[in-house]
Amino acid sequence: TAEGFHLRLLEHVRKTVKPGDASNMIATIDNYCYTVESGMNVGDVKGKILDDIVLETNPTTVLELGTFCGYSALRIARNLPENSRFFTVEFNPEHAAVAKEIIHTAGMDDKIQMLIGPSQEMIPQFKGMGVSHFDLVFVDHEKDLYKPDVILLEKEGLLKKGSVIVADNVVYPGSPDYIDYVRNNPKFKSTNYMSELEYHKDVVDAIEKSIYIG
Ligand SMILES: Oc1cc(-c2ccc(F)cc2)cc2cccnc12
Ligand SMILES: [Mg+2]
Repeated sequence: TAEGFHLRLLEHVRKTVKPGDASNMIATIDNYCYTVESGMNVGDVKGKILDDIVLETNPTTVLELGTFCGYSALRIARNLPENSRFFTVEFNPEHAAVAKEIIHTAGMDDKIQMLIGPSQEMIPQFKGMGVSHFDLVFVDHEKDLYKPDVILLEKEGLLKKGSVIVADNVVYPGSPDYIDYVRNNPKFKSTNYMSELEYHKDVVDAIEKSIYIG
């Protein structure tokens, strides 16, 4: 994905989007990515799988690792019940700034709390913020951090029996150590959802859902 994508996307959004409408923002981002240049958003095809898992889980406390431009944050927040708590973590301040504006323009400020910093430093802070555990975690950041961050979530006591971990890109770019860890761990029950890389019909990718059984 090309350098500066997030800035060009933001310029396009500022010119074309209908404020206060999360679904219009999602469609606007997808249209830009199909017609102008693709970004590393989860996209509409894998996004539908994510939507279905969120709706099936009906979570009240949610964590996303890897905000990027806020696309999946909007997809998730759109499907959360009232008075749920949703935190999204982004380590890149330029991406976070774009996500903040996109989330604000979509009218979803009150549903999404963004934290800027490395996931390994952010995760130990949630207990102190009154989070007892997460019902759903969407993992979509640096592939090498999938496994250590899920291990850290468990160590911090932030997973409870029934907590659902949804991981993007388990085929492309791939996170082999995570897949090996979660599939061979008796504490998780995993399901693979074969799909395609966002905005690339011809490239295989997949989402992995892992339920923590403790
Ligand atoms: O969904 C994703 C896709 C890619 C990606 C990498 C190389 C490509 F040629 C195309 C896409 C990177 C990601 C990085 C972080 C979270 N998600 C990503
Ligand atoms: Mg991804």
